[in-house]
Amino acid sequence: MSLLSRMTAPAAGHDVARLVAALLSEGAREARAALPGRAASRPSRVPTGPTGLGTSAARVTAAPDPAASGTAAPDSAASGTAASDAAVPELYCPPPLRDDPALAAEVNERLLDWAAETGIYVGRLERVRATDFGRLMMLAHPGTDDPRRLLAAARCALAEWATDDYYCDDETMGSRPEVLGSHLGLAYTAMDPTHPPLRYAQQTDQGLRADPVRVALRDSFARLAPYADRTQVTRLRQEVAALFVAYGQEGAWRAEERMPAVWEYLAHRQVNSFVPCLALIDVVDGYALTAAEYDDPRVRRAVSMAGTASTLVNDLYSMAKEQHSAGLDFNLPTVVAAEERCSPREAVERSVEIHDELVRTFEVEAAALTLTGSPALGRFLAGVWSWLGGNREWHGGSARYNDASRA
Ligand SMILES: CC(C)=CCC/C(C)=C(\C)COP(=O)(O)OP(=O)(O)O
Repeated sequence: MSLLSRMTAPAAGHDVARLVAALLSEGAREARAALPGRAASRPSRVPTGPTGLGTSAARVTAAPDPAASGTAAPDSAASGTAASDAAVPELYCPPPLRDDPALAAEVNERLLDWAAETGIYVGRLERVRATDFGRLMMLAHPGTDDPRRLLAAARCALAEWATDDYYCDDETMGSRPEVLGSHLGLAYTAMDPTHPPLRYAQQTDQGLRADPVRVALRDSFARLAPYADRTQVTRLRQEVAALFVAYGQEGAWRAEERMPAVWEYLAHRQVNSFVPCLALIDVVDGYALTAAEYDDPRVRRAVSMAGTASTLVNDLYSMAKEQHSAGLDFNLPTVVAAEERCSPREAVERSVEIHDELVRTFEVEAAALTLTGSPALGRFLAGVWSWLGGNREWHGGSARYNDASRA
């Protein structure tokens, strides 16, 4: 049975399906060509197929490719030895396109220096080091070998993570639902400066410097500027502002001690998601997707689905960590189990099905958009696909999710 005929996602017409299959086959060849030791910085098209042992039958078959023999991408499921890998069933997800530990370490160390400068995670920097955001950037952005560009994206991600940890869901770092709104309101002004009357300028500036999360957010945007044009910065700010709205939504559930419905949680997880990371794919790789293409509803749909899927990966891998949390924590399996009154294992399986449907739909729709859109759009969507693979690989190995004592 071919991959396309297995899909539970909204079906494409036969003509589109044939185009997609052809495109993905080409993508598979290009992805292999981009493996370490080959033309690594060449943009790849959307590759295809799930990872892991026993999944080859589910892959779209490409014509035999002599270049493929004897070289395999780091196979996420096969290589995953971490504890969380054992608990998370196999996901429909591409493999990471490269593994370059030296590059990851360089980005991680520079990120640690920057975190120390800003004051975020003071006293917890060893945990941040072990979390290894440098590795996430290296795995998820295989389109560049430039540590400065990876670092620019890493700073933004760490500042967004710090906002979550400090303000939203880590009581040991001071998060409290009753002050979440006031914290997020000021955090927004770190990305989009206010223009106070002169007599309040000094206080406003002091206020921004008084809190390490605000410092980190402001500095991460400032240091992104050399790599991003104005539309790309505006795009990121818009995505992070939406992220903050969803942080507030989660805080409200916590304050109410209410478990959301599954549909409501999924709507939330599309926004409280890694979309801000996806928004930087072209910046990191050194080209610009136009605002018109980024905002095209068809592109937005595909990217949003990928964003949700990548965040459901986080939900699946962070379940163990969240069990240790003092407050109410939300992840899809927990929400599914509450609504469907099923066992945790069944809830995990249903969550995996939801994840897989989103990835498959992204795969088909991104391939069709690649055919009809600009070269930059094709490159961007291939970048999203690579990001999915790197993200899963990182979650499977990061100490943040694989060592509860570090959480
Ligand atoms: C990098 C980025 C955009 C982060 C913001 C959103 C975020 C922290 C997640 C999507 C991860 O979700 P969660 O709050 O569950 O994170 P942890 O499991 O605590 O890492």
